[in-house]
Amino acid sequence: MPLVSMRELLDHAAENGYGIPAFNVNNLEQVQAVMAAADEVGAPVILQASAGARKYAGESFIKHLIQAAAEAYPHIPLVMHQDHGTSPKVCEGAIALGFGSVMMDGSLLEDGKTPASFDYNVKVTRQVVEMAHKVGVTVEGELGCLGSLETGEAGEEDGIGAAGKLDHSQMLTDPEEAAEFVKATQLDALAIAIGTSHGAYKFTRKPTGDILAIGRVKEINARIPNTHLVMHGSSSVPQDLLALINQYGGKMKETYGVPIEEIQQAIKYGVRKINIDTDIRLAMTGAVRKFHAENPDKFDMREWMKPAREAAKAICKQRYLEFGCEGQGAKVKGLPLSVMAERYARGELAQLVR
Ligand SMILES: O=C(CO)COP(=O)(O)O
Ligand SMILES: O=C[C@H](O)COP(=O)(O)O
Ligand SMILES: [Zn+2]
Ligand SMILES: [Zn+2]
Repeated sequence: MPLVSMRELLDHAAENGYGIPAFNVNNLEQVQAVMAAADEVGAPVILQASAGARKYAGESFIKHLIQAAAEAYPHIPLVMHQDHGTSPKVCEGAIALGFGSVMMDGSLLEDGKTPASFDYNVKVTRQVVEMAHKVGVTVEGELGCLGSLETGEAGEEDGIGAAGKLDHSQMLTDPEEAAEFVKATQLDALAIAIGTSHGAYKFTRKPTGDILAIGRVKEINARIPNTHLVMHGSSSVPQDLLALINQYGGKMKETYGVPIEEIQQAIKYGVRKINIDTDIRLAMTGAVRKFHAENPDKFDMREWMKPAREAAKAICKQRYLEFGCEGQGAKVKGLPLSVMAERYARGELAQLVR
């Protein structure tokens, strides 16, 4: 199957009440891990590449790694999504490269750090929607800034995120604004801010409603019922992976991620795409540390990458099962983007705003 539309996948998830983890990938082993996991459980796949990934691997490598995944697993509906585009130009470049889905993150200015105004966000997102829908490409936007409701720190730990302190209103997406935003932009998917943040250090304790506002999802969904909601910063940061890393010489501080039960609740309230990068990083790091500690004489990269790939696969498989993806891949038609372009043009995919 050629690369498919993210809108089609998310529509299917909404109709059938499940959520799809979107995994960040940077290299061959991560792509292989996600695909092998999806294949074992029959899940549809969203592989996403950040600007950081495109820089790390090189654009042609990222593109061809993902295309190789489509070729190796022709029966799996696969989306190639650009994560956190910081300008319409970046999104245009990704579309030219063959991405079937792009995120225009207009919650921040082009530096990826400074919180932007609502009007700026509408302007750049609208611009990307116009360019993308013409060719059947899906658009994700973001309203509200990811950040810790505990500390007010926006946390640009991995290079994407506001710098410095934010107030609570900037870190919680307002349902009224979300409705206005969707009406003005007609985007397909909306990333919302509810207290999650990128990276491993999200919460200093297991989060409760005051620092992780899952209830917001329901309120937002009530206003924009067919816009797919996206949770960024949604790694669960498993305690056993932290313990494994530290057992083998790591020095990770105490930290908590987004509990799986909270994500499952959010899926009931309309979240369809759940972004996960950190959990794969933790799984691979733990496996590599353990391997090297136990095999100090080994130096063949294939030997230590193998357990890392296995560990990544295990966590991906677990998330597919937890979010309800099992067996759903085969039910997705996998429409060509040209057909999606016609559907957008006919107004079939217009967003409802209440
Ligand atoms: O949101 C993400 C990528 O856009 C990744 O989030 P994590 O850092 O929680 O894995
Ligand atoms: O957007 C956040 C992802 O975790 C990507 O991180 P990155 O910019 O380090 O590739
Ligand atoms: Zn953002
Ligand atoms: Zn993100």
